[in-house]
Amino acid sequence: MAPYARTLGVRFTALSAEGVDAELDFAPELSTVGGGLHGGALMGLADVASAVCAALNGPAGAVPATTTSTTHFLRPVREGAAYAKARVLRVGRDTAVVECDIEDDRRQLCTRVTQTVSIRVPRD
Ligand SMILES: CC(C)(COP(=O)(O)OP(=O)(O)OC[C@H]1O[C@@H](n2cnc3c(N)ncnc32)[C@H](O)[C@@H]1OP(=O)(O)O)[C@@H](O)C(=O)NCCC(=O)NCCSC(=O)Cc1ccccc1
Repeated sequence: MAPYARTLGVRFTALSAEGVDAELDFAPELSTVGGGLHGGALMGLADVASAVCAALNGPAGAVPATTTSTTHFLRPVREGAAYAKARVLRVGRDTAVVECDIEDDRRQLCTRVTQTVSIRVPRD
């Protein structure tokens, strides 16, 4: 797991090439002025899930590196946890395009993120 993911408090609940599920508990320290989870925390959760999903669809030893990210914050996550589901839309030779939806405790769609992730094997 990336050190950032551990620091943020992300938990993985499903890990396969078909999809990666991950969770982040609501915490006041991760919230913004309106009381919901900060956008950076939600984007961090989505990126962690999407990057792992991309890597699982890449060649053996591929290291993910996000190159573009588009986020729609549709409603705030104010309590409980944020539940991320990352799914690959397309895998190419060097990149994967991944969509990640984040829901709240009531299973309402709160955030949708689409990312392009490089999945290259490091040169040595
Ligand atoms: C309020 C609005 C922006 C627009 O809403 P509309 O399109 O007009 O739609 P609608 O009116 O139907 O409301 C839908 C839902 O919105 C909520 N809600 C609405 N009004 C209020 C209100 N007065 N007060 C409180 N909540 C209100 C409510 O849940 C409602 O659902 P409900 O009616 O209860 O079923 C909404 O889309 C939203 O809150 N999005 C999430 C924004 C968010 O969390 N951003 C991340 C944090 S920012 C950040 O960290 C920056 C950053 C970013 C990136 C990196 C670094 C930093």
